Amino acid sequence: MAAVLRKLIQGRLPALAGVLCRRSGNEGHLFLNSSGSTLMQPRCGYSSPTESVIVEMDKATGVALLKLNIPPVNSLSLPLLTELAIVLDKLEMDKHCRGLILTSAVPNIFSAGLNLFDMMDKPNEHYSEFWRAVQEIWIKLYGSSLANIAAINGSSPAGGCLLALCSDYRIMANNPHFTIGLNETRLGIVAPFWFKDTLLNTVGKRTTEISLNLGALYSPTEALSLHLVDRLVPETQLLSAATEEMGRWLQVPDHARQITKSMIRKSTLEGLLNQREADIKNFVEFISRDSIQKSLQFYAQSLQKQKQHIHPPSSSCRQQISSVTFARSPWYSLIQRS
Ligand SMILES: CCCC/C=C\CC(=O)SCCNC(=O)CCNC(=O)[C@H](O)C(C)(C)COP(=O)(O)OP(=O)(O)OC[C@H]1O[C@@H](n2cnc3c(N)ncnc32)[C@H](O)[C@@H]1OP(=O)(O)O
Repeated sequence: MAAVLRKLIQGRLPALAGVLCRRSGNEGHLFLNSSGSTLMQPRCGYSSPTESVIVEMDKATGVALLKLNIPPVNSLSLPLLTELAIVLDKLEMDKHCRGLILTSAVPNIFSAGLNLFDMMDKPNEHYSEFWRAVQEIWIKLYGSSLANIAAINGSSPAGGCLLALCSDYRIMANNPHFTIGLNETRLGIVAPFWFKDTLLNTVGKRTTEISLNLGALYSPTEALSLHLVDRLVPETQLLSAATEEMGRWLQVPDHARQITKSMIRKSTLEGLLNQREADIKNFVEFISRDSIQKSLQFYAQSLQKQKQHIHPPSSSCRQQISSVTFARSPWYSLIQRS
């Protein structure tokens, strides 16, 4: 455990590192950040300038309710990811904050996942910046020291599902019209190894194999049966259920819960932390391919024009994404390795 703590403090797991420093007796206002330098602790007040991330802090309980607020579908664009990262950092550094409930302010949608337009028809520099921001959110959420509960009040495909998977506990509104899952293959793209690992850690190998290969999206009832979510409640009771559940998590002393969480998630986090640049390079190489761009364009157009729910690309589009494309992809070999 001493080695784990040392690594944390050396900045291998930035979010948890900051908290372990401040929670283990630092009563003042100085903490170590991930690079070991000191930071002033900010006081309350987290509203993002554009209100795309709404934060309601309950000072009495130390629980922050964070609502994604980018209609129509809370797609995870570069600006939203950037704002979210700032908010998460502030909450992480607030010594009064112990828990985070993540939900959506947009009716019927938790998050539609990564913004398709950030992955289409852009220069490689943009893809690179975008992917770094996606990585950053995963590192901050999956490595968060806060007790983190997802109150999933709508559909949650792909990157939206990943956000929920980063939580410690997932409660979903029991509406049969909502779906959740990592559906990347249906778009002709491949979920990176750390998406796969996050799913694997939650639902186990066999369910991961089936879900990821098929790009399956599940109803709330199916998701519960696979342990993709932990509990279903009627929509009207979602926030009260999340708040009540948070009470259970906050009964545990913070340091004990944080060290335990770190033990369980550390190796998965390190999987990405140890190769962030290579992962970005692989993403850029993959997403900028003509065949992948065509597939994404087709998918985005079908969403826009027909206003349909998830469906696979047409057979003509599928032909462009041959198995050879994937076999030669560094993403493929990354998945093979991990
Ligand atoms: C190697 C790469 C690895 C990448 C890893 C992760 C990838 C991802 O996360 S990719 C994103 C995958 N997301 C999806 O497949 C979800 C797509 N969206 C939907 O299925 C539906 O929109 C949804 C069920 C979320 C909501 O349905 P509706 O309420 O019926 O809304 P609409 O479908 O009418 O959509 C409204 C509006 O939003 C646009 N939209 C939807 N999703 C996205 C998105 N992910 N990014 C950008 N824009 C999105 C949709 O086109 C509509 O636009 P307009 O027609 O202009 O109104």
